[in-house]
Amino acid sequence: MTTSEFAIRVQGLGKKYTIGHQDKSEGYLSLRDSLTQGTRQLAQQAFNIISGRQHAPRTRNEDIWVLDDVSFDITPGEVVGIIGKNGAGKSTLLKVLTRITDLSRGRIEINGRVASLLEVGTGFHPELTGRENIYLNGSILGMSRAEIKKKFDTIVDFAGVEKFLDTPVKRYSSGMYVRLAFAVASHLDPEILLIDEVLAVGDMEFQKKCLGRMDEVAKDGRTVLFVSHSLPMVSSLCSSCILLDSGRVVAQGSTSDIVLRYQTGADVNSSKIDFGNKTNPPGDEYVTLDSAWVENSANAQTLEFSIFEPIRLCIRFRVNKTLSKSPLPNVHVTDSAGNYVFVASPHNWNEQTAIAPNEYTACCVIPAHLLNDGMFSVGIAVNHFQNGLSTAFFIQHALSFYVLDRIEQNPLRQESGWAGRIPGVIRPLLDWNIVGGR
Ligand SMILES: Nc1ncnc2c1ncn2[C@@H]1O[C@H](COP(=O)(O)OP(=O)(O)OP(=O)(O)O)[C@@H](O)[C@H]1O
Repeated sequence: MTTSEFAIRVQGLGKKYTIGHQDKSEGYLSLRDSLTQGTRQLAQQAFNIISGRQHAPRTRNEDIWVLDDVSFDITPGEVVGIIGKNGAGKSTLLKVLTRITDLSRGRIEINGRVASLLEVGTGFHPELTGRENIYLNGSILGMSRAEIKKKFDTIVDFAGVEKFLDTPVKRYSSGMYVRLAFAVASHLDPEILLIDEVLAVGDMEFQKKCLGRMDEVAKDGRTVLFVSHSLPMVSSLCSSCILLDSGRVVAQGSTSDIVLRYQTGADVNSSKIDFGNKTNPPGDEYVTLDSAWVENSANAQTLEFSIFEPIRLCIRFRVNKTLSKSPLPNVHVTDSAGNYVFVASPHNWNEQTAIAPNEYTACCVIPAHLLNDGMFSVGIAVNHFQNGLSTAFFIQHALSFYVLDRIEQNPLRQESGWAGRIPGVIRPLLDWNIVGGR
């Protein structure tokens, strides 16, 4: 990639903390920390940090690599989620990208003006009023006074702090503070927006508003990096994800693949999920999942289907102990907006047949000309009846596929000259009977 082809390039990034030596960044408290803890706890934490007690149980002068050989490229306009367990290094990565914390090794290149929402005390000056802080932030981002003025009312409106505009922000409640911080970071035309979990704080309405605003920022072609533990938020907002574990990038790719891998530990690409070599596959003592996939009528795994093609969904599962009745595989198909399109299980299923331990593969076919074009996701499950009705496993959004309406393959659409999308979740071929003169 040439310089202008990426917004952020990180190469071999390492961040080392030497426990026992105060890092200069330790004086900062994250906005999330400050919001999720009471004032007393916060004061205690600040005291611990200042007095060096925060990591007291660790050996003095022990080196800990909290980010290790992290490399990735982010293209302009990408909205990327950073996910991973507690302590994986997500917040540290954002701090290093914003230079709040120094890196110990590697290279970072950033093309574009960055606004971030990470830290109390960065960007906002506590003694200045809300109004003054909006102008200060705008000028830090390189905007003229006139440009900031144009955005001013929208920011104040979004944050809902009209009455407190001339109050120093140190007097703001944490809710007001975060509302103003988010409004400023997301409205002052940053080219790159870095956001750490703050949206998890605050009421549902504010979260929804923030998500909406982040979506607008993304649609505007800005680059967004979003650290979060909320997988639904990441799924609804981010097109791709980076999964961190113990300071290393363990996977990077489409959000659905990475979120699923994080949740299940499986090797995933969207058209196949495979637990064949895993020690703890989903399931119970009777039935466990081996793999599941989407294939075409030539038995080739694929993500893309023409509207004219049937789609085969397959689940391979292992029966570990004899079952007195046959287990019941089922698929749950949802569209890209999350609407259930259908749930299907075998209608010719005979529950009375005993099933011996073995591997079984259940496939069903979605006929051609049923689904409209679009992206669909498939949940997979197997139920059995050993102790009443039990679900051995159910993995929502395990697989996905696209149905494409290729106009060049559709003579009717070519003739009609209509190239736009035909609305609807399904597009069945119905039998028509047209009679005249009735
Ligand atoms: N100033 C510091 N000194 C020493 N260790 C630190 C410091 N800041 C963070 N760490 C350690 O670095 C590791 C990564 O922390 P970080 O906050 O980046 O993780 P995270 O993925 O954001 O976690 P969480 O989801 O819990 O916020 C943790 O083990 C943490 O204890």
